[in-house]
Amino acid sequence: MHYISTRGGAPRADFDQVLTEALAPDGGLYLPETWPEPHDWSGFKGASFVEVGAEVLSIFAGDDMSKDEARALCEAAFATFRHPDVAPVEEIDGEQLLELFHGPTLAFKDVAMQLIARLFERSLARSGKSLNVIVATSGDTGGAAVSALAGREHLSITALHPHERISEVQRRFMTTSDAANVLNLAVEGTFDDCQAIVKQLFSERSFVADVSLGGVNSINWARITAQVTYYITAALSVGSGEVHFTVPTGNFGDIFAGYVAKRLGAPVGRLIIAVNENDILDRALRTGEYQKRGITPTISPSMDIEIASNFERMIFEALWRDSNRTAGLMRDLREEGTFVMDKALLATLRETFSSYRASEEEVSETIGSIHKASGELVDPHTAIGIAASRKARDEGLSGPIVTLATAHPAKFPAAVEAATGEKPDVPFPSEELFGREEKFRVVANDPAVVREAIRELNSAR
Ligand SMILES: Cc1ncc(COP(=O)(O)O)c(C=O)c1O
Ligand SMILES: N[C@@H](CCOP(=O)(O)O)C(=O)O
Repeated sequence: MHYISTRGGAPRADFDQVLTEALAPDGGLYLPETWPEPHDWSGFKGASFVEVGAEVLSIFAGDDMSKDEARALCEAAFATFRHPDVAPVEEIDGEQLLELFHGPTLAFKDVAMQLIARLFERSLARSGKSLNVIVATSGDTGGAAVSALAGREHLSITALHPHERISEVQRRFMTTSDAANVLNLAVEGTFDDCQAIVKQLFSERSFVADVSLGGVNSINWARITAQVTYYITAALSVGSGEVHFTVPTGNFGDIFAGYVAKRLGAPVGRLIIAVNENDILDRALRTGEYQKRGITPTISPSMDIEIASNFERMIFEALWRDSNRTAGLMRDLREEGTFVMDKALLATLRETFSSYRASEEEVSETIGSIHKASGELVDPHTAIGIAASRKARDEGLSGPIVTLATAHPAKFPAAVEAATGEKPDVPFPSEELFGREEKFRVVANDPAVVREAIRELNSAR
């Protein structure tokens, strides 16, 4: 299997390169050069998460990895989850929720990050190289990455989070690690600023080579690969025909994994983008104009994002893989803060995607009404998904809809308690998180500061 960049200016790469490089050298995102033939997944009904995960991984790793090796990696990765099914579908108040929060840091990011850590180990053991991983986080990716990579050999991890814009629980998953290979920087800016620093550093090719820079945001194709698995297991467990999925969306990585599952032949129906008041994707899908307006902090901070990196992958696909046009739209976004999609592009996107926005009041009301009806607590991101699924049904969408429950309510205790009067607890002894000292440095929104910090970390190892 070979990979190409959405911007058409990078050499073909294999899975291992894509894993360790993260972003293509031309600034684009990697995608398979050709899509695999659709699979018949019906034989996987009732199969374990590990079996499906191993099948997906071996499709995208290609000849470079045997099925047995893929299975062993998935077994080790998903053994870290507290639920035997890894990502079960549960019905709550009439909604089918795909629970993706049973991993070590209570968010869907653990699914991919636990696997990526093991893929990195395999790759670095074979190459004898080391990797300085950088990650931008609006709260959850960082904790999952620190938990998966802390203390591993030949690796360091620098996590950038937007200062005072994430929940305390989210922050503590990153900052309470005492591993020497972990560095936490609280950037005075938004998640988009953190992500822009990551992309800036990847564009500095001599720095990338000097420190062997790697990335674990969903710009890394391996993240998408791992996330495809739960769409397939959920679709097979819920229905005998197509299943629609509602995805609380920020960086567009998770919903793009749903699109990939569909391309692989899984019975995935419509993909519903659910957003908070930072509704750039909803506006884009309704008007054709992807226009930045600035971030408003919300009670679903992980989705406070305006530059949805993976939308580039979807644009590239919907433009029939025209890399010049894709690169042109991304240039418009960078230079003008906006890009315009023509009618054909928009129509292609709308064939698969719908979108709904939830206001802050709707998010709280949804958390409250679910609790009142079922006694269960859901986190604000999941609530945005539930609100969207309900709107889609009200507008006539028929057939089963699965909503991705992307985080555990205990990650957002203040918002959940305000909506229900009940404070959610973490599903492990709370001292593990609250009894430990935090380590992080507040830094200016400046790539040079982060570059220096990574150089220091690199030379201290
Ligand atoms: C809890 C939660 N829900 C939803 C999202 C949005 O996912 P994506 O960025 O893949 O669109 C995120 C962040 O990625 C998240 O942490
Ligand atoms: N919501 C994410 C933002 C980063 O997204 P990613 O999927 O590209 O890593 C977070 O919680 O950090």
